Amino acid sequence: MPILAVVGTGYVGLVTGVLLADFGHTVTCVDVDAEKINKLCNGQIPIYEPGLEPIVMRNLTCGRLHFTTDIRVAVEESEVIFITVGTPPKEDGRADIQYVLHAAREIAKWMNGYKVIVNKSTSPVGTARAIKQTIHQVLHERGVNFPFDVVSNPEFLREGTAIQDFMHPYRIVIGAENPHAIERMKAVYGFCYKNEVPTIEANLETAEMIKYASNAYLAMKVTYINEIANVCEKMRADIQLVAEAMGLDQRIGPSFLKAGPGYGGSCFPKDASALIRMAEDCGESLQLVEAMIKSNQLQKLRMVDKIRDGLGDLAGKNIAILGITFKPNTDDIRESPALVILPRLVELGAKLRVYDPCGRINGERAFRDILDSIAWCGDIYEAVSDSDATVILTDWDEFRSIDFDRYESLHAGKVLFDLRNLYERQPMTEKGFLYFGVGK
Ligand SMILES: NC(=O)C1=CN([C@@H]2O[C@H](COP(=O)(O)OP(=O)(O)OC[C@H]3O[C@@H](n4cnc5c(N)ncnc54)[C@H](O)[C@@H]3O)[C@@H](O)[C@H]2O)C=CC1
Ligand SMILES: O=C(O)[C@H]1O[C@H](OP(=O)(O)OP(=O)(O)OC[C@H]2O[C@@H](n3ccc(=O)[nH]c3=O)[C@H](O)[C@@H]2O)[C@H](O)[C@@H](O)[C@@H]1O
Repeated sequence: MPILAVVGTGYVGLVTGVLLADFGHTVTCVDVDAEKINKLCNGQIPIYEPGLEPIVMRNLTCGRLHFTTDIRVAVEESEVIFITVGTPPKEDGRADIQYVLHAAREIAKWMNGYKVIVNKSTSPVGTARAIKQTIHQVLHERGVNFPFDVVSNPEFLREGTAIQDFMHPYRIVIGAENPHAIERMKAVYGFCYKNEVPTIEANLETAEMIKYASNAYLAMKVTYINEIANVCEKMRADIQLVAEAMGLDQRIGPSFLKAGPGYGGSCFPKDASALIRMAEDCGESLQLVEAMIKSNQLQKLRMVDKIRDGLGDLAGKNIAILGITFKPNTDDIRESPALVILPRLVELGAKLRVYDPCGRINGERAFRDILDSIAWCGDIYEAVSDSDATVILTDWDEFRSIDFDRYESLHAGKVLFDLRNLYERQPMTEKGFLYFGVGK
């Protein structure tokens, strides 16, 4: 059984390292962030991911999982080394692979024998070859000639459901040049999934492209249903029934057809832009993806129009905002629709009473320019007290069962902008609410 190292203990690195350990592997997770590693050594989890903490604790305790800033020991002791560092967008939309190449250099510095270097970071086509070249160069500088293979093994987990996604992936993608590397990867994953998960073996470039093509397609599905929702709204059609009926067609499938305020998160937006640049770099254009990005931006602004049209002049109005994270079960607000919608509401004169079960710390940082217009609240009912209207922005479970008797007793305005379609119009209207959903 190969010993594993994971370089970059962020979201993907931590989940990968912890769950591979839980499957029975011996894993060392490395990060340059000493504070993060210190916390992890003491069982403190730096990300919000439901269910992860007990798994970290039990694997730390049984000694299969280690956290360190010392990449040298991790590399020397491991045969398979995952790279899971960030690939943030550059100003021009391209993915910045400097952290990936830096990690590759660090690995090469301490290589002491055959290694499989597995890139799990979402990286443009060509990155695996750049990693290979970087490692060759460092080994050459060191005057050594250890054999190694580079593998591209993109990750498809989602924040908030990362454990389930990692435990039960739809597929595993292994891009490699050498059958021996594929065998080593199968030894890693076969041990976990007993070969029950479809595995795609491909060349390096294909594996890298699969990740971008998948993310952009999912983002496109969301954008498509949002556009159809906007038309439904004007025509007394109901997007939820439209989506349900579409989804029953197995060629379409039911997932990623929930209309809402636009997709967000740390990956869909950056990966779509990177894909466009990648296409440009080889003389192609991705017009669907370009239109999708534009449409998604408009969708967020459309939500502001919806609120203004429904509530009239926003100057001096108190608006309760339920949810600022880009999706439930995460504290992540990167590229969240809230980042566009809240500042615009404030610009139009509104005062906001904001509640999010996990997003406040990140929110305080992201909304520092409008903090004077935000009152942070500890629960739904504090947020809606004395408000003129309520906006549901994130589909956290607790927003599905608001106690409307209590709501009324708090002098909360009976105008509901349900931007995740958690409620039905008719019962809300019967309760005396002016109800606005998305696409119905
Ligand atoms: N967040 C997600 O849900 C998913 C992310 N991805 C992709 O995975 C990659 C990583 O994403 P996240 O985990 O969200 O990033 P992140 O930003 O949470 O974590 C990256 C970590 O790498 C560390 N790091 C940077 N350079 C290093 C080095 N030379 N040595 C050791 N550690 C180093 C940083 O300190 C940080 O802790 C990205 O390419 C992302 O697109 C893929 C699937 C899901
Ligand atoms: O590369 C990545 O990082 C990951 O990106 C997404 O995962 P994630 O960003 O965690 O979240 P999703 O659940 O995909 O949601 C993305 C956005 O789309 C929105 N969405 C999703 C589904 C839907 O039906 N409607 C909808 O508006 C969500 O609210 C959210 O803002 C992909 O789903 C993962 O497979 C991929 O690994």
